Amino acid sequence: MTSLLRPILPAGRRPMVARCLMSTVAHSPAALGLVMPPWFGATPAHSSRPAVPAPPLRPKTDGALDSSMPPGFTAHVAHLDTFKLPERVTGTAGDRAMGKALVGAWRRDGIVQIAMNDDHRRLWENARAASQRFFKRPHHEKAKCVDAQSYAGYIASGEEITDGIADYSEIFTITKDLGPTDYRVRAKWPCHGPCPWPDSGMKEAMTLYNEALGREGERLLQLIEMGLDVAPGSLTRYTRDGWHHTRVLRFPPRNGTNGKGKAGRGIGSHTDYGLLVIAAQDEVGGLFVRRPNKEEKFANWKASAAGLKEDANDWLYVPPVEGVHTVILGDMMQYLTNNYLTATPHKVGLNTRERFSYAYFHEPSFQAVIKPLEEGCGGMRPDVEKEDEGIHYGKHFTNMFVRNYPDRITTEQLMAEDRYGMLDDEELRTMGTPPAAC
Ligand SMILES: O=C(O)CCC(=O)C(=O)O
Ligand SMILES: [Fe+2]
Repeated sequence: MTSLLRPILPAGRRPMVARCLMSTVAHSPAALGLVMPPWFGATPAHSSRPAVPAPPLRPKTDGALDSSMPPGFTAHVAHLDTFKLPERVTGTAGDRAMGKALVGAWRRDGIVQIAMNDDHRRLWENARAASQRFFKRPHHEKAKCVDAQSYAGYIASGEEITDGIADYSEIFTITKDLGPTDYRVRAKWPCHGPCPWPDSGMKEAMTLYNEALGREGERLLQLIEMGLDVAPGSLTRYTRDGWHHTRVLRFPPRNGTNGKGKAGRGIGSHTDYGLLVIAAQDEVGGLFVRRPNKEEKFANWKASAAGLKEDANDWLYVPPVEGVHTVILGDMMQYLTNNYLTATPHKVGLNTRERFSYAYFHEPSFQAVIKPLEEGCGGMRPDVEKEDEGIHYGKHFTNMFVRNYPDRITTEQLMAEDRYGMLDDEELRTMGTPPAAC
């Protein structure tokens, strides 16, 4: 850590770390797999929700870390924990310590960084190049990449609506790529259909990267189970045939309106729907998150959390860091853990240059009916009423996409053919077994 950056570190962290480091060798940053760049000030947190003061507010300046912040925003600048995940999670003391540290970091910051391995770096570079090639195509070619049954494919700038306002991001969405003979496609299950790839190069690059991220997602869930002190499988039971999907994004340069709740923004404040969002961003910058805060209550599966604190000045800016994924949490993680881990509100500002990012969503099965984890697991105390009927993930996903793309052909056909009601069919809710006791 350089002295230049010392003043913007949260004051509450250092004593806590000193305790951690003294307690056992297994808790040292190296044993936890924490990767510390030279400028890096963050450290593992093991306590329950720590009272960590936010770093000072900083407007965009020409300084070091925050120089990439989009103009027109004032925010805290994040200094995040970076974890190096084990190749396999087997339940060692190191795995357990890392699980606890991850959970602590999410409860403090709402976001963590994971060091990419060599494969991830190569796959991300390929995916990024494929995405740049795709977005450079003429509009009429991109616009052909839509499908009437799935939400996969192209979303033009201005087509996505968050909290009633158009986002300026341009997106290619990848959902489970199911051919016309798949029984779910033949039966016209909502959201099930092919991915309308523009070419085989894009298909290959994205599929390989997503498969690697899928393996990372599973390892993260296993570590979180340990961090929460719940039985193995309490989370991963839901991801069998998970409805993992991806948003490949391009943000145009800002157009002068600076995008805070007005036409011209990147993506408005929202939470994502499932368990984990594993993302990569290029060097331009634009992502802001909100740290967990007991004063801010939301439950996106009940009432839309979109637009939450959109114009507040106390967001945490996440500067691009080379060679890492960021991981934030989704609605289902919040529901499962009774708010112990909350979904991370986030938004994207437009910058002075175009920006590319890649958000992989590690999700439950479409058919999964999620039930909150047992009370008392890992010392959790639910502060929401238990909803005995659980949440049907497929219905939650469909609701989100219908809300975000009201005019898309997929939404029009779903409604015209009256297929929304299928989401209540028993066949589409076949994973509704209760979670294991702790
Ligand atoms: O571009 C990013 O960093 C985040 C994108 C995002 O929030 C989303 O696709 O839901
Ligand atoms: Fe998001």
